[in-house]
Amino acid sequence: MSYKTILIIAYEKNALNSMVSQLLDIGIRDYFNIEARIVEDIDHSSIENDTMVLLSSHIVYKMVKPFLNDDIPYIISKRMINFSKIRHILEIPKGERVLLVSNLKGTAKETIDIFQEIGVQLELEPYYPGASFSTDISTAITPGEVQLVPGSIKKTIDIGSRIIDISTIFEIFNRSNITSFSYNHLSARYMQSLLQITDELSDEILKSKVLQTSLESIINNIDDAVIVYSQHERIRAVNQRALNLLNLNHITVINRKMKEIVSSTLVNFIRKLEVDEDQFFEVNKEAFYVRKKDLRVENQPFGSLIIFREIDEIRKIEHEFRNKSKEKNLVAKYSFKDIKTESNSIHHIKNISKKLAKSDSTILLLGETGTGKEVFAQAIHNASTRSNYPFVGVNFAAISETLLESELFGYESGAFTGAKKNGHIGLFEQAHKGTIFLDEIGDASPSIQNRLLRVLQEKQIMRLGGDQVISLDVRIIAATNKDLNQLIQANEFREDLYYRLSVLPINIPPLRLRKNDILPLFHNFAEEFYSLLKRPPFKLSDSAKNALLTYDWPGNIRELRNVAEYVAHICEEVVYEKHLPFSLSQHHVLIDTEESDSLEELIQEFEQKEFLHELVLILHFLKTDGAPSSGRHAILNYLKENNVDLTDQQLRYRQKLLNEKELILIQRGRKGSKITCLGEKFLEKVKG
Ligand SMILES: Nc1ncnc2c1ncn2[C@@H]1O[C@H](COP(=O)(O)OP(=O)(O)OP(=O)(O)O)[C@@H](O)[C@H]1O
Repeated sequence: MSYKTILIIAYEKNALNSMVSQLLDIGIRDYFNIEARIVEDIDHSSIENDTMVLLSSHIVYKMVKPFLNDDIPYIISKRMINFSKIRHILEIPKGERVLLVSNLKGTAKETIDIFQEIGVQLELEPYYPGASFSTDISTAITPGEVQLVPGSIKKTIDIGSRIIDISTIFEIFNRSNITSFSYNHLSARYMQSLLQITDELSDEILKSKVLQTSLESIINNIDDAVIVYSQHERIRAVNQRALNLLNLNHITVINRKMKEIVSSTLVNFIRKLEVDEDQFFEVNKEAFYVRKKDLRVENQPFGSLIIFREIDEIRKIEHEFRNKSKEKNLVAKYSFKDIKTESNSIHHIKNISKKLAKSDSTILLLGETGTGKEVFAQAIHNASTRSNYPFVGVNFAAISETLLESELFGYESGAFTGAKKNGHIGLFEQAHKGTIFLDEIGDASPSIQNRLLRVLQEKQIMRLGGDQVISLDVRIIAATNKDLNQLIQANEFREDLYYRLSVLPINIPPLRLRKNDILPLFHNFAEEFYSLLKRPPFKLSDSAKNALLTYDWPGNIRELRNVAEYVAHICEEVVYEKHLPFSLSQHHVLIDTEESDSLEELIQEFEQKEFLHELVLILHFLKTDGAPSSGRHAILNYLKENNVDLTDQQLRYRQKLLNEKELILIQRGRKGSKITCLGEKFLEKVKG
């Protein structure tokens, strides 16, 4: 069952606000609407059907039970003490009598129980409004209820409202059958906060059952094998997967030094591993991508988190990706005759390209998005002596860094358990005797740039995990809409690689600089759609022609084609300016019937590209805080706040993707982008 709304109920406002902000913090609004009420405001009418109720405690449950119909699902939140203030409690001399102040008798007692469980050695006396207390007590501890502390108390330690336990968060998502939520990400957040505590607590308390179990339950919820160690490589936590993988016994591992319990090869490998860079490592003949993350506590280095991710998992994604790319990318469908133009500049470029097609040198195509770089690349391939061999396209901004290297260069048979008998052929090998099209080359990471440079210099590749050199017979065409010179200045692109690539540079001008092409291309595309839709041709009014000619065309020919398709759908005989969808917001009314299926397909496609979470965040922002429109800077900031770190160009690519799928509209200049109706529907669909 999936629920649209979560109604949070607490006894009073402080606790309610703290629960709400905690849930908002972990991004729950991407999945549910959030409503919040205090007990006093609850009656039968306040709980709607598709709502799940989250109660702050058992006591609150008892209070609102009469208003909960049998069919309303509810979860009683487990809540932990907020450990970040525990240091102040540890400073109180052992055995001192202290008042524990809370709003209800039950919550005061619950909190005392938790303190006792974690081994706090104080004599705690519950206090709540109306209760009596020993007048010789001078210190009070309260979970966020300072106003209730009796006046005679000299020192009050406010440990803040209690926090929702991670198991409750898991329960919310499990009950709603939501699988897209990133538990790893959530667990990492909880883990960071717990580690902070472990640093503050004495060893004795660190060993306490509650804390250790919490830390372990968190890392056991991560799908990959995880080891957490502090400085001097002392192991602080290991999840079950890591224990199995490294053949270790839990009891003998905690607090031991890494080098005492894992192989020296692994220790050396981990020491050399750069933070956030995936590297292959084999354990018991199984291959893993290993990643290191730095952990900091109060801005001081604490230690590291090591994550082992099974290659098989990655390979699954890769496999699907490869199948798709086979369907799409191995043949070049465009020839020079498909490049329609009335403009001198493109005629000129076509003539040069035809000549260059005959040579085998590397070509670099430059131009804005949608200007036809890929169309040219395919036409060049088809006009070359390689036309009977594969044309393999690879988009550097569309494949995750993790997949890209093995995707390009392949890996060796037997390199990993379960690897195919003949290994995996990389795209360079697939393009043998043909052409490889390296699209969005400006997005290549430094390590991929290094490898590409070597390939270009030596005309040879080596598969990952292999030692055999494979000679290449492949023509390389690269393309980018970035200013590579600028990237070189900023040290983001290797100058030597640039010179290798730009042996024969071709600059394709944007549509707004070749206005002669606008109307002929528009008619061409329109004709394509007449026959597709089996509809009679339409006429363009003068106002429409003028509007087409004066529009800026930020999406260039791709956008022009979209406009022709749109008009072919909506206009009967004459197209007037008002029919042109330069604001695409009306566009989607028409395609409702197939819409749901195609949205589902989109979700899958994005999931496969490992982009779904990022794209949903972008759309969510454009719909809420970023409405009515936002520039890249604001979007990047928002993503950063949500722990998604993208470069400007990576964001551009994602925006382009969303724009192509018509989920957002990218406006020229400083207007930024805005979400379309279809984008809003997509968001709703993702949230189920
Ligand atoms: N001269 C042309 N004649 C006909 N159609 C064209 C022409 N140029 C581009 N197109 C159309 O425009 C679309 C976009 O072109 P293409 O994918 O080659 O652009 P691109 O410059 O590679 O874009 P990006 O940088 O976004 O990858 C193509 O699908 C094709 O339909």
